Amino acid sequence: MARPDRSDCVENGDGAGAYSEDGIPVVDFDVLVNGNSDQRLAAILHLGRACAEWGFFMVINHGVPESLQGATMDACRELFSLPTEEKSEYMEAGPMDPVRVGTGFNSAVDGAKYWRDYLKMFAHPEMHCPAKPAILREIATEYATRTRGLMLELTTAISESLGLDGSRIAEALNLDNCFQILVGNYYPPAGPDVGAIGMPTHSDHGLLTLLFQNGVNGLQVKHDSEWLLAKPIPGSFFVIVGDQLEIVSNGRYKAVLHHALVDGEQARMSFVSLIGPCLDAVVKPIPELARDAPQGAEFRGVRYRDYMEHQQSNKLKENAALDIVRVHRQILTREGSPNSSLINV
Ligand SMILES: O=C(O)CCC(=O)C(=O)O
Ligand SMILES: [Fe+2]
Repeated sequence: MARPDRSDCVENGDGAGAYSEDGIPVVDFDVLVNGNSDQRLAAILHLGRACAEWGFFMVINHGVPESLQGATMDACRELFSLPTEEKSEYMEAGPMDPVRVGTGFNSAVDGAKYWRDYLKMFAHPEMHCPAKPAILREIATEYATRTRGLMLELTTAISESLGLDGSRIAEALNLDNCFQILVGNYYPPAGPDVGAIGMPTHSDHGLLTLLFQNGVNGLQVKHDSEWLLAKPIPGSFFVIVGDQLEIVSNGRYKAVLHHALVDGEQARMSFVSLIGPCLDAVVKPIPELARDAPQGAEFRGVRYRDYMEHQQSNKLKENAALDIVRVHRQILTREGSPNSSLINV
């Protein structure tokens, strides 16, 4: 298990939780699951604040072996180095195809070239994987199982942090049949192309995203209107609040905007494991949360499959997909929104 040195974290004086030296909240998963009731309560409050104020945190002592993280990254690197003809059958794939290999975000609609190669594999309810490299299936399956378990545990704690029963979000979104996708990102060195963007600003379409990288920084998150370079504690995961958590929490937790920069000299890699609701679940604010909010429900209901397809088929633009399902008077005047097929449930 990754056990970071405690000196990597700064303990807040009032015992309210730990932060990295850059001020990013750090959640100790071991305390969340195995702590006594006082420790758990403090960890849940810290987690809730991290989701509300940042939409982003690091998780330490998470139980996913560092060797498995390394093996996953290595298998992914092998895939990217295969000759194009070995990957070509996945390169024609569309956003809802279970295995996709490509360049940019969605090269068909990007209009701009981003410095990124990617591999996307649907991992749950069914594992899909390219045939080569042969080692990939076993490693990706193990990685998907371990990280799914971790994110489902985090979801229980997040549910409690909203004052709900631990199982409330899982029931509302049918997380027994949750959707999961694994994404490997490879960003070649940009050389003199200073300021090149690897992946444009966006929020993630799912519920929670877990991310780690190959030791080359580049992930930036927007916090208090500023872009902050996220520097990980060794062995930790970054956790990113996604659009579905913003919807289900009725906006109490925010889907954080983030993007990836490329390095001038070194290749950067990141590996993402994302869970979302069951693809057929209609996602809407939990009624108890909407009832207690001054303005009522902040979002309309939307089927996750439709939401994801829309977000993945269009140019990545901040959190434009979330704005379509947001109940805001001015949205009705925004070009294109009233007719969107997303506002249908
Ligand atoms: O490479 C990164 O750090 C960001 C990747 C990302 O945001 C994504 O795959 O959704
Ligand atoms: Fe992302």
